[in-house]
Amino acid sequence: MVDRVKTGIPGMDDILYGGIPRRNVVLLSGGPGTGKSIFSYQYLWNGLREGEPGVFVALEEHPVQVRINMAQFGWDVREYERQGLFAVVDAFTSGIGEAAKKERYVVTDPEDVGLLIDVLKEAIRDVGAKRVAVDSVSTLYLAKPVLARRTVMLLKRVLSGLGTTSILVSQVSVTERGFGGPGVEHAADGIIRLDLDEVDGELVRSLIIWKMRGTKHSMRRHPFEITDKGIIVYPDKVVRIGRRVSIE
Ligand SMILES: Nc1ncnc2c1ncn2[C@@H]1O[C@H](COP(=O)(O)OP(=O)(O)OP(=O)(O)O)[C@@H](O)[C@H]1O
Repeated sequence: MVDRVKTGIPGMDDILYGGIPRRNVVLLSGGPGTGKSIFSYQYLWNGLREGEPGVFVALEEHPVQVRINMAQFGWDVREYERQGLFAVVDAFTSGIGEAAKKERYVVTDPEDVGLLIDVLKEAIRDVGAKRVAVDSVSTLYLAKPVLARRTVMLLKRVLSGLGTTSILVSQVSVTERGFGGPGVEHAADGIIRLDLDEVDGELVRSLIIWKMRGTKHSMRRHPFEITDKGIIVYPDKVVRIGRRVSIE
């Protein structure tokens, strides 16, 4: 029996044949606006509801904004933070500004991956995290692509070593077919790709599990929606993207 972590995202665990194998480090890749942040929030929130503490590493947005974004879906993490079951690692502000002074886990130099890992380790230990999301890991090596694999391997060792099951958000450009570069793609235990395609003047959302070590998974491209309650995946439907899109 594979020990799995349920994402709790409707439909997602069906196509994962039960959930993400525990300790896997999953690359969640996709272009702009495809739903990567929302997927990460929902994954962490569902963990909290299941008694699994979590850590969110904010590299792209102010921690205050992260809490607001989550609350918009009804996922208010503040009470869990007060109880020491959830933490936001601030790798965004460098400690600058009044709001940043209230943050507990601040990476004073987000360019310094070693420092980020030290703060992340502390947060994971403090809350007893079982789930971690890093949004986004691309930010860590955008200026230094040669360090991409090394950075992801470092993170993987820490995240998996401390027993967490993690999501690393990977940003790719609209036209890019890959998931974030060869070094990163091979290092990750799993790859889930979110897509947004314009077909006949309409944007269609779909996702595909490209790989997931330790389990069988759906090999199909499934449609999904983003609603006021978060993401819903349709395991029984398939999207074919060619000259025409069809959802069957
Ligand atoms: N309440 C909502 N209902 C429906 N769709 C929503 C809602 N809130 C946000 N969205 C959609 O989600 C998108 C943003 O998702 P998200 O922030 O997760 O994207 P992302 O993949 O992280 O993007 P980026 O890499 O640009 O940060 C918006 O562009 C919008 O289309």
